[in-house]
Amino acid sequence: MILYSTNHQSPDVQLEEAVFRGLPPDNGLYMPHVIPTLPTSFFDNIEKMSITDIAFEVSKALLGDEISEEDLKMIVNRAIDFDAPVVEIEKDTYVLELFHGPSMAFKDFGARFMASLMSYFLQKSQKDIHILVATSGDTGGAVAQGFYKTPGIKVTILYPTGKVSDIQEKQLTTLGENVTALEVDGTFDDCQALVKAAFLDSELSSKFNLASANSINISRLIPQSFYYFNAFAELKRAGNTKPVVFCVPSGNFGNLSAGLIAQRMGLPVKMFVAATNVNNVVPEYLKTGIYQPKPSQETISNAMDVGNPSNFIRMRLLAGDAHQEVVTHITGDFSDDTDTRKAMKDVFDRTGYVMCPHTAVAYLGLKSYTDTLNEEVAGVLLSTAHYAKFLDVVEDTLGTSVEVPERLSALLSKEKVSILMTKDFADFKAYLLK
Ligand SMILES: N[C@@H](CCOP(=O)(O)O)C(=O)O
Repeated sequence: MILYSTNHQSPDVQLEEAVFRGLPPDNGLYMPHVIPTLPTSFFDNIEKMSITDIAFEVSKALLGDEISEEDLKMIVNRAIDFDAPVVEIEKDTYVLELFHGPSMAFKDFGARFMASLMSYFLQKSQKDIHILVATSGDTGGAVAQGFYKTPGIKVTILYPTGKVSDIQEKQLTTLGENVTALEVDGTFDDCQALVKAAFLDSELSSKFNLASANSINISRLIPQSFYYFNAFAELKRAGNTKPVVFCVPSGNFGNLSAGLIAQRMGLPVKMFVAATNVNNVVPEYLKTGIYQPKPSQETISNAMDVGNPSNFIRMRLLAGDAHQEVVTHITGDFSDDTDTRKAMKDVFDRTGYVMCPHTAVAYLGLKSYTDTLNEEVAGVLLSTAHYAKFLDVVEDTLGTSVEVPERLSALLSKEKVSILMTKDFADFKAYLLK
């Protein structure tokens, strides 16, 4: 796999270098030169494959021969050891549940694959790595779990103070060992800007082997494509022959970019719906052709409170670059908190299905698109996190108490340990150097 920088001012690299660098020196993003199309036989037999088999075939096609088949199998098997079931909640409306991994969010796919891949490369190089990651809620917990106690890897998580849910915060701040949480007095965008500035700082990069675990890192995106194929396989097993629409609740747009990679590899997708909360710079771009990042606003779907999504450029390139081409692959929708709560309550009252606020944003996005169609489709909305991670909002909205998995409730009694940090890069840099 040879990767180029989207800013075209840095040399091409192989996967290993892209994984450890995270960002190219010209501050672009790494993109594969070639995204191969999978053979027809793969799609003809997909319903017979488990998610781990699918993950292996997809990553083998994407990564080429940089890693042997035997090693790749080991990397995939170690990372993708949980399922992503599809649940029909209404006729032709399916929820792709991506929260059955250790941190109960879709980020487990990316974080675990990346951890497995990095450990494999590190065995050969014997170097120590310091991972910096910014989170608006879910990435941090998955990365903390994925890299916990991994030899040679230290993890620093930056999160915006007061802007993640209680359970999310406990996931970041209670593990200890090689995982440190920095509570930043600012927004997620501030956290992300600090991390990016650290990668571009020559003093820091000469002292440490810094790496990113955000979706700017290409190794986070590759595994996020697996579950689109798996959802297609599940629909095929259920006898679906209708065109498939995916609605993706979006913040940094890594998840949607991964879906576009799957489409480029041959997955038949009629349309992607990019659903956001009021942090709607991408739906606005899809409507007007103008991309205008804005400071993020706080919402009940906090993991999507992103005002300047990192993967915008990747999403655009993968969808054809020119605006008129992009909108043939992606349509946008956004919802405010009031409508999000109404959807959570309405779906619960009619079907008994409990959705987290992000899933409800996706539900609304899916309906806003499918209601305009004159044909029947199978609508798949991605449920990116377990509802219990947003317990207060969910119980308050539904007016009833809900079941909390042991794995999450056990966190609440644990003691939070974090370090307060300003959003000033000089303070962050001084902390890292110390
Ligand atoms: N929504 C994310 C924000 C970071 O996104 P990433 O996909 O780039 O890691 C979160 O939950 O932290």
